[in-house]
Amino acid sequence: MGKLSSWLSLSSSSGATAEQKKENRRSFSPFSSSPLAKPKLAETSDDEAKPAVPSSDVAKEPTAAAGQSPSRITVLAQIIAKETEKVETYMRGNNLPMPSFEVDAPGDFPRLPEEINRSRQEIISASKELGLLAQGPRESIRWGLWSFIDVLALTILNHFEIAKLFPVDSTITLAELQTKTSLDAINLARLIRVAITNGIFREPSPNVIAHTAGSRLLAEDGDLQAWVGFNCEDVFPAAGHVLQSLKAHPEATALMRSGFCFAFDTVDKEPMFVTFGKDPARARRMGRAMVSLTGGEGYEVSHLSNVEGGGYDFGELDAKGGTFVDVGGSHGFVCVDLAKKYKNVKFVVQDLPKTVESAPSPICDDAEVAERITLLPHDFFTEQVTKDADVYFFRWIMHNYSTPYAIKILQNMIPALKPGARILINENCLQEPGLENPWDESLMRRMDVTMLTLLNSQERTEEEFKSLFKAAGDGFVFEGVRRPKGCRMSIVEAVWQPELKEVAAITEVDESSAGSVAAAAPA
Ligand SMILES: C[S@@+](CC[C@H](N)C(=O)[O-])C[C@H]1O[C@@H](n2cnc3c(N)ncnc32)[C@H](O)[C@@H]1O
Repeated sequence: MGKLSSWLSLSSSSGATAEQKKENRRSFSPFSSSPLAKPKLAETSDDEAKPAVPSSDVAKEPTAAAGQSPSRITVLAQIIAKETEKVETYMRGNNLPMPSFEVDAPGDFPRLPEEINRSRQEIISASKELGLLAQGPRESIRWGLWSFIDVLALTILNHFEIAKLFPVDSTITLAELQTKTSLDAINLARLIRVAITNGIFREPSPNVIAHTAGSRLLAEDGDLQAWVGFNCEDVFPAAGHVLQSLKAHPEATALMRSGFCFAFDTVDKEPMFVTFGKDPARARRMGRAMVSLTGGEGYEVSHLSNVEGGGYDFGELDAKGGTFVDVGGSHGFVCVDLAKKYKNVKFVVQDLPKTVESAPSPICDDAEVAERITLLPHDFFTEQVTKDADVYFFRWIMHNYSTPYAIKILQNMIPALKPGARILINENCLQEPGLENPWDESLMRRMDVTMLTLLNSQERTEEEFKSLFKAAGDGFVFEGVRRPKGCRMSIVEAVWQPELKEVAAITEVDESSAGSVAAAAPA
């Protein structure tokens, strides 16, 4: 990371004026987008039956109060009952274990057919809405925000590895558990009892603790433990400093002025990735946290090339024995996955020197696959070193950077690009509010704010991706966005066609906003 080019150390106050910077943010903001889609959570009064979930027709059922339409809470309860029955029928019919808190319950739902998975989504969304309505607005605000206390309990329990201190199939008294940790008796008990309210551990009799499926995972799943550690010990303190960072630097574009930098005393000194680079244990934890995320529902690598499911077709690349470069590709797990499927493609995985050094060698057990994958140290804030490749792939990279940085990354590609070279960006692509199912919407919106917290960066809409390419150079022709079925991540595609200066596909971009972005981007 020492090679990070000098402009990375530019503070947000260098170059552009404060007004330009604000404009730069705004030009990529939802404020410039089309009218909002209707949100799915009810905005109407209680007795207007407005379905949260499109496919349900239960609202038509009569209610106890004859002649009146059912209230929203009744509609939601009916949705939950109806969709739960569908899920249960499917699970029982296929001899699948029913969801449970029992210690031996599966950690994940099995893969479900699309229709049954939709039912499951409806249960999740309707239960949340019903819970909020049943609490009422004042109570739900008053106590809903105390979810940070849940995070605090998990932070301490996970850090001290309490779940690992007794076998998953046994119980332990609080007194004995306390002898195995440096936490004192009162703090151990009070934190465990908060976790119990969230299904993590249980207390089958007074002062006796047993595992649940959730606490078992905290004992056995190292990647999940890393996910919890990264979020609780890195993201959570950073979140607590976003207010401070936004008060000092409202434009929120500088990598070194994020909540993370305020939390860890690195303002104007170094960005988060450099901080992690100096602390191998913390970097490893983040790496494993990303493995946990990637293995999670809707983020699986297999979606990328699942052509039948709407993924990308690399058949042509394979047919011509082309080259695929995974920029910021970590230890190359995406390339390993693709190389198993596409036998003629050559792969280059680029990352910072320390990441490349720590990659497994060979990269995988299959010698034929490993032979076609080259790991290369490269800093994407410098000019691209692998020239004339066919595909340059960025997975979870652009969302780490605010607009001026993201433009610079794309511009660094230009000297290496041959006509027809493709840029693929694989990450979230935000839709208009209310178009995702509420669970995915909530995950993506929270991921967006997490990016603000850590790196003053953001998730983007299709228009915002399009504008990025437009601002990076006229030769980028935006090809669109695809989203494989069942996947939360999208595939954003542009092709390098330097001879086409005036391209219809990019003329819709708001010229004034693109111009202001270009002006604010580092030279
Ligand atoms: C969020 S991770 C994404 C990793 C991988 N693409 C994936 O999908 O899991 C960001 C990656 O970018 C790498 N990175 C950060 N700054 C970089 C830079 N300036 N040049 C190259 N790689 C960088 C990190 O080391 C890390 O592997």
